[in-house]
Formats: sequence, structure tokens, C-alpha cells
Amino acid sequence: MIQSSELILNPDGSIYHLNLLPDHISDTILTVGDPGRVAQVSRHFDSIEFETTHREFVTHVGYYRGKRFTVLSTGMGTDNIDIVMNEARCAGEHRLHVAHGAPRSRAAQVAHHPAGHQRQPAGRRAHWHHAGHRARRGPRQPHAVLPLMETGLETEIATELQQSLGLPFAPYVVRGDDLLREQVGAGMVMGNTLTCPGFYGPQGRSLRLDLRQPDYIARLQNFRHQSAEGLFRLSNFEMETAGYYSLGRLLGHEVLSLNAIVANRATGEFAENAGAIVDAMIERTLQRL
Ligand SMILES: O=P(O)(O)O[C@H]1O[C@H](CO)[C@@H](O)[C@H]1O
Ligand SMILES: O=c1cc[nH]c(=O)[nH]1
Repeated sequence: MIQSSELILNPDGSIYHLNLLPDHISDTILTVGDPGRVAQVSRHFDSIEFETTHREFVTHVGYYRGKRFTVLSTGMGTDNIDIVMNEARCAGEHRLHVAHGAPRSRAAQVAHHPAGHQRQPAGRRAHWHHAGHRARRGPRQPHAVLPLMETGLETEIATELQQSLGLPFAPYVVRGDDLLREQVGAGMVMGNTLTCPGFYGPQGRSLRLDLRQPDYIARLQNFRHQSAEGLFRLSNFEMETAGYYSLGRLLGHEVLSLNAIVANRATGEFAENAGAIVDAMIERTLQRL
């Protein structure tokens, strides 16, 4: 029995922040950061059966070519991903209990629009599969160390990243879902996303304040880890993927982060047709799911 202070329901029975009832959680969930982008996805649907808005969480539920999707905005940052993954899971689990008598895994897909600092033209589509930021130091509270079960390779990369960037913590390094990548990623560029707890300093931008490490971007660009699986390099910045991949692994969901590259940090360019790039990625993703 979970106490009402832990699993908080609104008077209509919907879950606290997302404002969703069990039936609003489809087997496949598409998440976007920008609340305005939910309609950019659902305008492709054949029908929309439900819409709601609560804070930055906008949800549309509908059908695309006969398949039911929930499309949901998260707002920016991994703190919101904690809310979305926990609340969508709890609401969805309840639906599955009612429908099937037992919970089972759902696939959750993620569409984001981050910035690449790799040397490729702004505007190129990409799809990335590693990410991370986890504080492993600090006060030892019971929840400070997650039982994430990183693979050997993930731990190796995390340790080397920590050393080479001089970080006071080891980042998470978590691989996305291989099957979803095969299903959705054909023809897209594969890469490794660095999830940052901010857009400016944490992504090496300096507008009014100097960076503590002036060579931060160069250090990230030059990072290499060679293993039997191939060469690991960092590809792009965004602000949520690590949260999805870590919580997806812990909760047992298939998760893939798709990133439209709109800002090229190596050349200093922002794509002129960013909206069209994002739209093309949305359509391609829907067609493949
Ligand atoms: O456009 P969305 O999907 O929000 O994604 C990216 O854009 C936001 C920053 O501008 C961050 O959320 C980042 O992850
Ligand atoms: O540069 C960018 C662009 C979008 N989102 C990010 O997190 N960074």
C-alpha cells in the first residue's frame, strides 16, 4: 500500500502533475520537451480522443495509422523526467492491472531537439544512444546511489569521462534501446548524447559569464574511448536523455532518444530551417513506430 503523500492523486483520480488517468497512458508514449510541440505531433494523427494541460505537461492521446499514441510534453531538464517517468509508469500500471491483471513493460519513445557540437552541418538529423549525469558523491543518503547496473563498458566510459573532464562526480553512461534503434533509427546518425543540467554554462555557452573550464567544449570534442564495441565519442548536447535512459532501465521500459540537430556548436551556426527539421523527424518517427 503506497501512502497518499507518496502517490498523490487529484480529486478526479488523475495523477498529481501529469493530470492523467490510467486510460490516457498508451503502450507507446512520445515525449517532447516543448509543450507547443505536442500539437506538432498530434496534427498528424487520424483522430485525437483526449487532450489536457497541467503546468508544462500537455498531453494528447490519439491514433496514427491505427496505432494509439500518448504524446506528452515534459518541459526542460531531467528533474521533469523524474516526474514523467514515475507518474506515467504508475498511471499506466494501474491501467494494465485493470486490463490484464498484471503489469508489463511499455515502450516509451522520446523525441528531442538538442544541439550538436560535432563537426556536421547544422540541420542534419541524428539519433543518439548514450547519455548521462549522475552524482555519485556527496551525502550518503539511502537514495544517493541508484542500483543502476551499468555495464562494464558504461562504467569504464563514466570513469574516463570523469577523469578527463575533471568532474567532481562520475556521470551516468547508459545505452538506449537497441531494438527501438533498429526500428526507428535507420538512416539516422548514431551518436552519444551528453545530457546537461542546463543550457548555457553546462553546455559550454558563455554569454555574460566566463566558463570555469575555457576549453570545456574542446575537451568534450576530443574525448575518445576505444573498446571492442568500437570508438565512443560524444556527439551532442541536450537536457533529458540521461534521465530517460536511467529510469527506463530501472523501471524496465524500452526508451530511445531522437535528437534533431539544430545548433552546431563546432561551427557556431543555428539551422535556418529548424522547424522543418523537427517536423521531418516527427513524421519519420511516427511512420516507423
Ligand atoms: O526541444 P526539447 O525537446 O525541449 O529539447 C531540447 O531543447 C531544450 C533546450 O532548448 C532542452 O529541453 C533540450 O533537451
Ligand atoms: O543547443 C541546444 C539546442 C537545443 N537544446 C539544447 O539542449 N541545446
